[in-house]
Amino acid sequence: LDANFFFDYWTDLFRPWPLNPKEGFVQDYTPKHREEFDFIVVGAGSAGCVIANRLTEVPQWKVLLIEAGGNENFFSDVPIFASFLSMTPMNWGYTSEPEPRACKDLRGKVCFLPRGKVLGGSSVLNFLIYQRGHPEDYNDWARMGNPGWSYDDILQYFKKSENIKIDELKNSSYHGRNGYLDIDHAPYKSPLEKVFRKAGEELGYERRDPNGEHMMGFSKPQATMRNGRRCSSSKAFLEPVRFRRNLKVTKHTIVTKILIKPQTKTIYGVEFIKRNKRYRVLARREVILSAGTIGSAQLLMLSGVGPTEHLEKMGIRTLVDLPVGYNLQDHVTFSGNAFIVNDSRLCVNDLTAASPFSAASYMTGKGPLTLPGGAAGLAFIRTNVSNDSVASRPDMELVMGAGSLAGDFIGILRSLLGVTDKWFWKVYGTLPPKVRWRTFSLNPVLIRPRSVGRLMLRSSNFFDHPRIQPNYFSDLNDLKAMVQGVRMIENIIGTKAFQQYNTKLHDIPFPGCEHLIFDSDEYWECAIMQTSITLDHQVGTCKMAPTGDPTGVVSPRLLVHGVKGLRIADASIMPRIPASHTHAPVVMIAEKAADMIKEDWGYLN
Ligand SMILES: Cc1cc2nc3c(=O)[nH]c(=O)nc-3n(C[C@H](O)[C@H](O)[C@H](O)COP(=O)(O)OP(=O)(O)OC[C@H]3O[C@@H](n4cnc5c(N)ncnc54)[C@H](O)[C@@H]3O)c2cc1C
Repeated sequence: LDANFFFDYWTDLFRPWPLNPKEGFVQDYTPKHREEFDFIVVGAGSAGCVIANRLTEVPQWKVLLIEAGGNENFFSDVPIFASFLSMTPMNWGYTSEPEPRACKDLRGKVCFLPRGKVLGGSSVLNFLIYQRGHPEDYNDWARMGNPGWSYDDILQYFKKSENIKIDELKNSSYHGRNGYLDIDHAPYKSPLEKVFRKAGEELGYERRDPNGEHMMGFSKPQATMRNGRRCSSSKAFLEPVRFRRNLKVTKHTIVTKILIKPQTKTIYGVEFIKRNKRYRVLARREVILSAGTIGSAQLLMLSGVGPTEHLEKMGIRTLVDLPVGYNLQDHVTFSGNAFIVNDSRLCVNDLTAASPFSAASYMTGKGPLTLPGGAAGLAFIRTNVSNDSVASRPDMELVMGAGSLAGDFIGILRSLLGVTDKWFWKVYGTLPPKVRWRTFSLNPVLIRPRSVGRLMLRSSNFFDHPRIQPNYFSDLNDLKAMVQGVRMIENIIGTKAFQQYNTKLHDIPFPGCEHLIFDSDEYWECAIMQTSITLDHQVGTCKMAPTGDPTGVVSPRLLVHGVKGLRIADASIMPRIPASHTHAPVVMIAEKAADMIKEDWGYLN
């Protein structure tokens, strides 16, 4: 019996009855040693599930999808529990190296970098927010020498994957209606939503579809959601095709190496470990790496594809010298602040989430538990430190949470963010519990960062987590932009809409910044560096760039330069991080990758 059988059963039990035939348990398959497949896909995350689905549309192609984790479960379906999942074995549990300008006062003085280890990958841990970015993000990719990646080229793939459920957007030319991935608003209407929207209007911002014609403005988050439950990549793309005979899925299986013939630099399979046994499986056509920004870069380097100097230090023979691991980019946020209102009915903190009333309404697909990661509003704005020549592209996102860190009675949010109990009690301990209950958050997210990091191996052993240096705020303009984000939030809080609830910032200074004048720019710079937190959007370690560009790892057709039969399709290929959350762009990349594979093997013209 699969060790996860118990949770599989629960998942089906708590999904709406009668069960949607598109959803259900994906059978585990253990390949035979040296079994052959046409395609081997490594990683069943946001991208891998899409690739496996699209490739098995060709009946004569036999596809193996390999995933290190197991199944989703009842808890991972609940949108507001997103932060809880990072405390479970569904998270690989990576952390950064100590950062000079970030995460300075978090647990272990490092940044927590959760990544999904489960069917669906990080789309199971994520906060469900569906954002595509600005058209110029993709035009930039094309301008960097990557034909086929301009916005006009890729919009069709966003639409192909999407099944838009939001009534007012069903006729929009920017949205798709026939895809696998359900996009919806949370059915729960937080009372803060209206206040936020009105505040935006007071400041001259319109309510917008940020995935439509104009990105800048205020909106209710669009989410990867079906009937108030998470619609992960696995639920969307894998479960509906789980009975295809040409698709095999092996779970709890860790790929440790890609097999490459040293003379011809041609791949012939992968090596993996399942239940303590080592296997090799063989690929007749291609191996597709969809192991994510951390996993794909790590596997490439362990297999001899990476920067020679670094691989030599790790005792690994270089087969192809490529700049793997460079170009790491991420979105960083600052979520330590809490805003106090005079009416607890406006907010959703963790005791509300834990109440039986919330649970009962969730069972009907409604209620506060359906808020995507607790988010009730988004705003895309431009700060005055942006030097972007594209005037319509924002450099800052503001995410309004219906609750706040101050209301984290149980400690789940603290664990996700890496905030220490000592810090928590010092900053929020003075607030009586009934006040903490009526708090919410409004966090700035740096969506056009200039700082770039790097990922390196720690050793030649797969099980040693890589060294990850995000280098947040290494470019000081990033820190300045974040302070501008805080100022913008202060403007929002100062509007009539928020002041009718006497909204005010909790003003106990953060430990380590008490010596600075509260609310000065220097104070906020300090506070941001103490408790900066990633939005978990790491991208770019296997950068897409044309042949001849020394920074490139994969070609615009996503083939690894200098290796035959190896493609990468996941967040790692992004040459520049889009001004958006990253799941939707990854799904788009995977849809396009699948079409390119079909074209290259003569199944699509
Ligand atoms: C906590 C959190 C919150 C986020 N919130 C949002 C959000 O609200 N909106 C949004 O758009 N994005 C969000 N993101 C980011 C988004 O989910 C990711 O960018 C996206 O899922 C990355 O997709 P991927 O396919 O590149 O990698 P992943 O989805 O991480 O998939 C990689 C898969 O490969 C598997 N794998 C890795 N190595 C191996 C190996 N050696 N052997 C076998 N399997 C392996 C992993 O287990 C995993 O399943 C969030 C991410 C996290 C972690």
